[in-house]
Amino acid sequence: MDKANANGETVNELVRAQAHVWNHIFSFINSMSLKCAVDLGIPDIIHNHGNPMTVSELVAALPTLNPTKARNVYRLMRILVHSGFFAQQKLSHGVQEDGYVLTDASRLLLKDNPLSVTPFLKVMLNPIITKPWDILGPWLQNNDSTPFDTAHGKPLWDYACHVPKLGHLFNEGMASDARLVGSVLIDKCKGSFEGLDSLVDVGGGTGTLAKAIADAFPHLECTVFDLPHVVAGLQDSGNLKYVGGDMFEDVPVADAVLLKWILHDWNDDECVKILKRCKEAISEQDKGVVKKKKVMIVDMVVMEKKKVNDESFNLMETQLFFDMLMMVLQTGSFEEMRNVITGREINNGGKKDGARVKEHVEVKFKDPNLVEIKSNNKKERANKIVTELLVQWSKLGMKNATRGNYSVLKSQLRDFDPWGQASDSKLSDLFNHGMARYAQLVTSIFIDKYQGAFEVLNSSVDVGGRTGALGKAIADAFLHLECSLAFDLSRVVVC
Ligand SMILES: C[S@@+](CC[C@H](N)C(=O)[O-])C[C@H]1O[C@@H](n2cnc3c(N)ncnc32)[C@H](O)[C@@H]1O
Repeated sequence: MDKANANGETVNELVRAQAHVWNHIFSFINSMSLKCAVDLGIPDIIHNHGNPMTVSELVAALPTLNPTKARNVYRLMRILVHSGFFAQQKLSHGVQEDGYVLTDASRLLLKDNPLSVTPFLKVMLNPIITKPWDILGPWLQNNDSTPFDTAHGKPLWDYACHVPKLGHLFNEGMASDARLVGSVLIDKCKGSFEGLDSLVDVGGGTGTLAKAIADAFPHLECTVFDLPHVVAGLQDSGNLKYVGGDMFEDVPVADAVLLKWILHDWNDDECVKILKRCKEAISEQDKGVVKKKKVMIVDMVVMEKKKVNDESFNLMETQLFFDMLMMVLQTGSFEEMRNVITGREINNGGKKDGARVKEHVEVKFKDPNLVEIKSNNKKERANKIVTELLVQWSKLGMKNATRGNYSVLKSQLRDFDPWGQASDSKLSDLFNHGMARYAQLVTSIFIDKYQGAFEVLNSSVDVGGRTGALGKAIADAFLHLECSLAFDLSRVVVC
């Protein structure tokens, strides 16, 4: 049995705890390795190969690869096999070597897959979007409305308007999700479109979802409504048209308003204002004809905390990731969004969300209908928590809604090269400190397990021992040993 240390932890527990911490420290390696594979087109290369593809075949198929880097392709593929993006299969002709094949997850990254999530990956892992994650802590202590504001000096949608590259990436990313949701929505919620003559997709981006609905229901007049720069130049066709505007000011009149991935972006007051405009849009009288009007909300919600099995744990993680994403990019949250709909009150760090919404909104739902769409089809499940909240509106009165003010502050971020340690003394200190903490942990295990190995030695040197934490612990434990505490680069040992 393992001996416990002073805190009562056994070596196994310590190592497991350390691996847990490390795996979280290095989670970004999963994202960045995946991005690299997508940037190099690896999923498509393997797909086009048709058979399990050996690493040398893969290397040969990467035309821009520097030959001196070829052996690193295996390392990249090894982690992506581990994370479930590729699998290895025996080659059919009886050769020992395995070949790479796609998995369900990497099939969703193929360029020509109509449900490809590659555009979403490209925008979410773009440095413009990842930069604000680095300043969560400072943002929690300042007055900025979002970390995105702090990093880039303006809210996301304003920034996307001024930086067309981001706007384009964002629209593509949203469109890829809209394709996936559209296929589910049209299939599972056909009945929701019955009895309608017109529909407006508010914040509908470049119209992917509305187009799918317009094609599936040719009798329906569909309008894509988004900011003017988003719909600029997009051509109306058949029963689909584009209108530019501001949903805080006015929403085009229709029998139904669709809000997909909109409300979670905005805080309570902002949601109230959007919903008020939606209410006005569906309240227009139809010359005496009584029609069922509705607002359809497609969004993700954070469910109650449950860890029943691995799948529910993964779902929960996806929900929490998206919730954090909203915190970083936007002013809203999935909980607030849910509260706007249900009027539920929760105490969110001292702020009663539901109560604040109720103050402004009187919402009565004739038939509030929360439909969770689950499917055994893995492709559909990739969008694990598509939830449709289909709401029949009977009465909605709102007052006093004000749009939140954005404080626009300059980015205080300083870019630095993480490997430029020699010239950056702050980073160098951090690095040495991290290594020393690691050395303390290893030391306790090392000295305990390998005592015998040191007893027969007279001297030792810890090569690359940085600031000497491990060497010092060894010297303390084995007094007979002449220890050179650490042999390292002079700029390191000088500390
Ligand atoms: C998260 S995206 C969702 C896009 C689309 N509904 C989908 O799910 O694929 C939010 C959309 O809201 C649009 N938007 C932001 N502010 C808006 C405003 N004031 N009026 C109209 N649309 C707006 C953005 O341009 C963007 O297309």
